[in-house]
Amino acid sequence: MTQFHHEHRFTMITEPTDPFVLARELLEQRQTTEPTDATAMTLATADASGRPSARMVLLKGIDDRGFVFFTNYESRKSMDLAANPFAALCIHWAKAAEQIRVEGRIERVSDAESDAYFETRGRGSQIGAWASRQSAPLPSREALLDRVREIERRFEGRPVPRPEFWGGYRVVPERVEFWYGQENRLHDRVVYVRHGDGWRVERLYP
Ligand SMILES: Cc1cc2nc3c(=O)[nH]c(=O)nc-3n(C[C@H](O)[C@H](O)[C@H](O)COP(=O)(O)O)c2cc1C
Repeated sequence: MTQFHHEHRFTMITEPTDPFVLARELLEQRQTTEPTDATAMTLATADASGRPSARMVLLKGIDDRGFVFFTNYESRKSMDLAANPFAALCIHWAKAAEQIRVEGRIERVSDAESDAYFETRGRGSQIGAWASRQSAPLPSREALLDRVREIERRFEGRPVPRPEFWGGYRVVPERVEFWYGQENRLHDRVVYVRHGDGWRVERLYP
């Protein structure tokens, strides 16, 4: 059943001054209350001609600059981002009836940051990252499994290094919207828009 947790926000005089603080706080709560993976989010990109495409990725961090996910730097999404370095994210927490929308410029995270995250992945996922030419045509399932076996042999008995073609992106937002479901579709929408060095906070009609 949908739960409306955020009645109190109507009466709050001030929201947190920073959308990252609020997003981290909500994510932490939702990781314990949502029955499904609370870090799953939609990533929308557009190609050079402006045509959009969207897919799910996992949110791996919210720092004071933006929202981080990891992927293959030669994938379709990465080709889009090379041609058009803007992206949108959409997170939906169904049980809590909440949505976060993030829009902004994209940048690659540092090699050190990608290395650090890659090291935390299971060996199978590390090998999978090497094996997948993400978004390229795959002639057969067997071809993929052959590559996995070949890569297992290549790194046998030693740690799997991060492939150069795999790493993180950070969406550095211009705009972050928090949507809280409310009775009778009178939802609460709180938007942070970048304003100089800080943020302007406003509400929108639902
Ligand atoms: C719940 C979920 C989480 C996913 N997380 C990631 C992810 O973190 N990184 C990634 O590259 N692909 C992830 N995928 C796969 C992507 O949705 C997509 O198939 C893949 O990245 C290729 O997209 P592209 O061809 O548009 O580049 C995930 C899929 C699902 C359903």
